[in-house]
Amino acid sequence: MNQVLLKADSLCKSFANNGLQNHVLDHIDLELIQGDFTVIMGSSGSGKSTLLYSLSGMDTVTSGKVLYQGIDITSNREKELSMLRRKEFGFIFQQMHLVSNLSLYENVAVSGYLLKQNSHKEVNERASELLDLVGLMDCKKRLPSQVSGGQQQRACIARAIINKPQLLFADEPTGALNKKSGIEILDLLTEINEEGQSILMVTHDVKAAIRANRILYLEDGKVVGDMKLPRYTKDNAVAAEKQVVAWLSARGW
Ligand SMILES: Nc1ncnc2c1ncn2[C@@H]1O[C@H](COP(=O)(O)OP(=O)(O)OP(=O)(O)O)[C@@H](O)[C@H]1O
Repeated sequence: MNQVLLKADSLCKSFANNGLQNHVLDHIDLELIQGDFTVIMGSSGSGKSTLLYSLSGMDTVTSGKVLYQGIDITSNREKELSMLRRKEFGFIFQQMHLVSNLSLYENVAVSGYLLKQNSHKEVNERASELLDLVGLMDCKKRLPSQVSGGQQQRACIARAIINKPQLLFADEPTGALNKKSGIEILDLLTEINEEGQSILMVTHDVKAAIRANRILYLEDGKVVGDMKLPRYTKDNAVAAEKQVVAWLSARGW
């Protein structure tokens, strides 16, 4: 049975702008299913990143609720939210925010040490396992400035999943990468999703969107489209891309 991991209930988010309210998210109702790779698309300014940050507790909401595994997290205090983000959620951004004077290995392991329930031995083993998974074992001792953007982003993915998050939030994770590195990152995300990692990703890129099995389309802060896709394979990629482009065009994309 499909298990709901995260639910938005009449979610609204406004920003004050020169004394006026900019209503960015407008009564969004949404359920994210465990194991899904869900993508959020929509035109620039439609509220995609705001939705991602509101759902993940990185940003406060104006009204409505976000329920994580049935528990209202919008009423959590900052300390509880911070623990939830550290333990249950992982994050990847377009800008990678690795600590510049720590090696790739240390960048990955530090997130593990922050969760007090992890022993150092467990963290060290998992960091090595993950660096192997993302293909960085050979350069694990290098600083972020000594590797490519794609390698930095792979380290970010390892860092984001070191605490085995239930849900991985990704905001344009391939946006700053060249084509080859972007494909490597998408392959990696596809692989970890196949292994059960739930993912919610914002993207403008159709080639990234077809890695998902569900696409939500946002317009003026409302979800106006919700499309299911077959699980990605190299063989169905071209057909999926055509299907998604047609679906997006019908929504004025
Ligand atoms: N911190 C903020 N303060 C004020 N307004 C904001 C803030 N964050 C976002 N906004 C406004 O909210 C609207 C939606 O922004 P958001 O970044 O969520 O859109 P988006 O769909 O992700 O856009 P893009 O595709 O260009 O990244 C925009 O009008 C933006 O200016």
